[in-house]
Amino acid sequence: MTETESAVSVRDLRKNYGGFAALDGVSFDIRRGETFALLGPNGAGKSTTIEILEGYRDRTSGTASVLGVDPQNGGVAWKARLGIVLQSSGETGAVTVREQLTHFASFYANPRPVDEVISAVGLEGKESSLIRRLSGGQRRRVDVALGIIGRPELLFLDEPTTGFDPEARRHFWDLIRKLKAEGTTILLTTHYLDEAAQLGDRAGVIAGGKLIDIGPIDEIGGEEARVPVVRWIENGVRREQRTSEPGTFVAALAKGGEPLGLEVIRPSLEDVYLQLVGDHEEAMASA
Ligand SMILES: Nc1ncnc2c1ncn2[C@@H]1O[C@H](COP(=O)(O)OP(=O)(O)OP(=O)(O)O)[C@@H](O)[C@H]1O
Repeated sequence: MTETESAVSVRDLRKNYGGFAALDGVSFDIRRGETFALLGPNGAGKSTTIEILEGYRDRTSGTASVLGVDPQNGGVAWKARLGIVLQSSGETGAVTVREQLTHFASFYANPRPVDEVISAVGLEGKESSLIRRLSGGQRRRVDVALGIIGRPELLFLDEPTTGFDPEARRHFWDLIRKLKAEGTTILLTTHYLDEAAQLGDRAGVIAGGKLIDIGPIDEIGGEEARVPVVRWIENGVRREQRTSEPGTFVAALAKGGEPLGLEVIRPSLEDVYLQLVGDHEEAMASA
């Protein structure tokens, strides 16, 4: 991938805290316009990676390029091209939603209109509320609003929908699809694997500071991990069979009469991910 095609390019990224390697040689690219999901268990190194790319944390070694700039040397003009939604929101002083958004909008040359952003994140009716009086999920929406108000080329979303109710999450997904349609590159970390499956073009799975898989969302874990399972009940006993040809299998099964409790289950991204991370942890423990 060339520099112009990739919004983010990372090679052999390492971050040590004392003797502890939080990032142990991570390499990946994110294409312009792509939504890339960085997945991994708690403490895997996702936030460390994101914070290095945002220019908030220095790396120990390796190279990083974000919109063509080394984040360690990124100036104000570079920062203005990024949208950042951190994992935890900052201090929420005694300001209203509209005041906060208007204030942030003033930092950018071509901000989105404040009302458009309020409606995009579903905060209509809360414009005049003090941010500290909002619920946790509503405050998270303010964080997202602040992240998108400057029309970022690259949007970092670190667990953006934590605390959202199911309806708000769906609403947020629509917003992300709209931003993507406008050409925004998005780097998302989330523990909601359905969210990653809904929004991501590609994903990287990180565990123990290493990238253990990377690829299109529907190829993560490899073909074997995605083989469907056919389940049915025979003589009162639950049976199951993994097969890459479930149609043929079910047709043969149905020759003996309609199978009871028949299900064909395709492993979800969550199933595949848990298997992948579980296998990695087992391999590390036995090494
Ligand atoms: N300032 C620090 N000093 C020492 N260790 C740190 C520091 N910041 C992070 N770590 C360690 O680095 C590792 C990676 O942390 P990081 O926050 O990147 O994980 P994460 O994948 O974002 O986890 P989560 O899903 O819980 O947010 C963890 O083991 C963490 O304890």
